[in-house]
Amino acid sequence: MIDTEDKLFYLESHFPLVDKDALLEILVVCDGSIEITESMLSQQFERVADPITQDDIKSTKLKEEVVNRETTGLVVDQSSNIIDTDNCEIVYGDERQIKVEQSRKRKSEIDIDLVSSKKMNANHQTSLNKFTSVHQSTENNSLATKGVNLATPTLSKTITLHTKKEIEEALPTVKFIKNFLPEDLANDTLQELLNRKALFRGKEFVIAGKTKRSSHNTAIFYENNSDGVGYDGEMFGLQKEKGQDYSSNLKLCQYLLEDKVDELMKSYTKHPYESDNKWKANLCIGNLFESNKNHLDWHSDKLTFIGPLPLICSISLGATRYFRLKKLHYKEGEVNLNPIYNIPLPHNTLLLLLPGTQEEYKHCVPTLTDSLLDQHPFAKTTRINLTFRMIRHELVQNRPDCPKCKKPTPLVLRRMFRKVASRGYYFWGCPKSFPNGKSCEGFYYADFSLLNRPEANSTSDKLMYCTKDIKKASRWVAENDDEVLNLIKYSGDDICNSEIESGLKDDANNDD
Ligand SMILES: O=C(O)CCC(=O)C(=O)O
Ligand SMILES: [Fe+2]
Repeated sequence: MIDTEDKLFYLESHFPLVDKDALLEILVVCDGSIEITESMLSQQFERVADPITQDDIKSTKLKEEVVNRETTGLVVDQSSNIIDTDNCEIVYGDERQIKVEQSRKRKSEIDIDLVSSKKMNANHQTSLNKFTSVHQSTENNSLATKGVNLATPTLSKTITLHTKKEIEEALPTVKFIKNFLPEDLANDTLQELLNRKALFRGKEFVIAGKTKRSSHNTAIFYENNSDGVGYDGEMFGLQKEKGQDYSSNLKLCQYLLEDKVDELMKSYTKHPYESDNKWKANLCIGNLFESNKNHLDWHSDKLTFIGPLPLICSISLGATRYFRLKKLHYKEGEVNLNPIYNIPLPHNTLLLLLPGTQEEYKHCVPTLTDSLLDQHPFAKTTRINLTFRMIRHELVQNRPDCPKCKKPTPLVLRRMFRKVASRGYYFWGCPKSFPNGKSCEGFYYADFSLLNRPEANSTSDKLMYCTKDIKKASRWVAENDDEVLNLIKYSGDDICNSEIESGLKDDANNDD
């Protein structure tokens, strides 16, 4: 399966001057077809033959632009809009943004990130910042005929949060704890994992006939690898990767985290979709960033194995890197109120991503400039991140197959967020995509009314958490999501099914 992140990775490397959000929106307009997106973009932008390397940059016009940005951090387009250079190209990516931030040194630590808020196809929100800088009349070109409007950019912000107070005030579903592990355990775990670097593998995917590799490497660890779940690296694109049992250091991390979560849960009321059981750190995904050039793209963590409203504990070891969070949706025209939050994560920091974080936010680890990277005494530029999660066995055992595919194809649990009318509904979508880039349309709405029933652990009823009836579908709406709450308040049950179905289609075609 090629997911959206992979498609974007490919498109970004061939169209480095086009903003990633814009690429995503065009991909949506093109129904997820990489071929159509590529041919459309090629009509307007120079296509870089292969993923950009420093040598490629030397030989293209891009060099000029990069040098320009290196010195000023900003580019001014013909219409005098400031064009932020964030995400401009895959090699330098977010590093430029950080440079911009550094050079501005604003008291408020707020810097400007240009994002265009656009209308496409009547309903799509799009952000097309680089388009304005790379010229083009919007008349009579194929993007325009697709409904893509390239004018009038608006501003959004990047806000760097340093202290616990700043972080937890801005992000109510995030907890930040410095020096979480005893110092020796943090250092020993880091050293152990550095010694076992070979366990960390790149995610590989084939796109347009070429094998690509993710920028950072991943390893999977389990509390008990032989628990019969048959859980593998499928969700991470690490085919046939069975993972390792926890080492004694990882077990100690697990116990400390479980105690911490236990303590936290005393003052917390669980939602019925969360597990009744005590939180268990029975799965750990390790991420290795050897240098400041390794990054992890925007994503929300997949829910298939960890269920709705998961709690994830993320421990950072080694070099300090930025972790970014951004809301998945914003009110039309209010992109400027949807900032990107930048959180520096020094060695031995614990970030707790509470229930709702995966549903409402996406996150990433951007590339960095050398000057901003706080090296670790012995890991130097290397950062290892450990994200501890709880596998929900009842979901794994009763995971549905696609009702459309002939060959049994396990579905993937996701939540709709793009359209207000459908936001919050969970659904099981088919991960299969066809050579033309279109996704299989097989799906069920998720019905969690039987979640947490003890019998679910010992059965394998593939329809246990499925329904085709929207009235039975499970939905979770954030308590501060006024758009959805108002719609429910004023239209009640009158929201027509066709709107929800259209929302589903929109979300199902985009698995970022
Ligand atoms: O490295 C990090 O801090 C984030 C890792 C992450 O997002 C993931 O494993 O899904
Ligand atoms: Fe993640």
